[in-house]
Amino acid sequence: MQNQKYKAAIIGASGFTGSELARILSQHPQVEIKYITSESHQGRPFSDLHPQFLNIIDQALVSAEDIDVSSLDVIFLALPHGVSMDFVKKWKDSNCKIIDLSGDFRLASPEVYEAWYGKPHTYVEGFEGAAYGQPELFAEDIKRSSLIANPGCYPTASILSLAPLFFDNMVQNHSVVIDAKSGLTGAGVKASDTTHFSNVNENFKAYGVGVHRHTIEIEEQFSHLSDGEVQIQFTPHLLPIDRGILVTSYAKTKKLTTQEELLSLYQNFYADKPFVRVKTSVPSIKDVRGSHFCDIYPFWDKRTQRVVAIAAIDNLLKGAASQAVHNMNLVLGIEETAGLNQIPLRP
Ligand SMILES: NC(=O)C1=CN([C@@H]2O[C@H](COP(=O)(O)OP(=O)(O)OC[C@H]3O[C@@H](n4cnc5c(N)ncnc54)[C@H](OP(=O)(O)O)[C@@H]3O)[C@@H](O)[C@H]2O)C=CC1
Ligand SMILES: CC(=O)N[C@@H](CCC(=O)OP(=O)(O)O)C(=O)O
Repeated sequence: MQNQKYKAAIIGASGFTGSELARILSQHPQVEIKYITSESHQGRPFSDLHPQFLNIIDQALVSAEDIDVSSLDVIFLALPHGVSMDFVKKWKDSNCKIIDLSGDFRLASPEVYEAWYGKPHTYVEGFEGAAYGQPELFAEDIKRSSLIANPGCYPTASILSLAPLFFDNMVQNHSVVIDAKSGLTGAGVKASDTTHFSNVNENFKAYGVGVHRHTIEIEEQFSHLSDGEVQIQFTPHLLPIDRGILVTSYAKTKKLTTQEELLSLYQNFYADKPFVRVKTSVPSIKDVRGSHFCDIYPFWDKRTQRVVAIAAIDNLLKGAASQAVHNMNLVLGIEETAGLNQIPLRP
């Protein structure tokens, strides 16, 4: 029903992805934002906390404890991992679709979660029936699920950069290296030593080498796509910019011979995916900033016999908030592209 307005709540709206969700949902033709929550700022107008919303969203932030979930169709959890799981448990029997932006339900099992997140999971039953919310790859699972685990930002760009190769079983195992760079908003709204201006400004560094939790998330999805055990080398880096992710993925392939063959493989794979743009030149972060696009350039290096796939996304949007809205469109049966037509902000 095109005129129906679905009622939504954004939980954790004082943070970065919560405010981006509000920006997108406030312009979505089929959504009414019923509640916006914050525990530390309850009672304050949303636009007081996020001044860009002045005269657009002035409604007061409320505590998540005070919302009436029976009046809602969809709940977005823009909360830290380890916190989301308690809300999923609490609202599991509501009729709402829950879209969780955290990593709490993205992995295959509570045991894998504990191994990579370093703490036990407190709602293990939630894993059953949770869909991994990568709309380009798992739309049918997403449509059937009541709990959607929105992918991480690095995994979104990394998975999309090599999915066509894994889907066709063309990658030589253990050959994949993913070098990823993210803007600072990926670290969330809370200030820390890592995000201190003088530690970031005019600086560039790697972190989480060999141990970042997105390694397993990417490995699981590649294994799922190719029906085999995939191991990757994943290294994230912190860029001195607000938003955006650029990944460069390297893979040895089994049977590729030309650039044309590689390009048509990617073009065919993403032919009916409106938000993945396969390019014939390198993408940059400003080509996608502020939008739901993922731009990918697949390059076949004949000399080294490697594929180099470069992908760019906006971490707060395709890597989080707009991806969550894309998942909402799928699960509520709304036109897939509704509310997601933002043109990238350049310059
Ligand atoms: N930033 C990004 O680029 C991406 C983030 N994600 C994931 O999305 C989720 C939200 O991310 P983001 O918006 O960046 O996070 P932020 O840190 O910016 O915001 C999270 C919000 O959660 C609320 N909150 C509720 N309970 C707690 C708690 N116990 N500890 C800390 N905060 C709490 C806080 O609001 P209040 O206290 O007001 O209630 C806070 O503002 C996270 O799980 C993140 O990993 C995923 C992909 C990309
Ligand atoms: C720059 C930066 O710090 N990025 C975050 C990832 C953000 C994200 O997508 O993380 P989740 O899996 O927690 O949702 C990090 O490396 O921890």
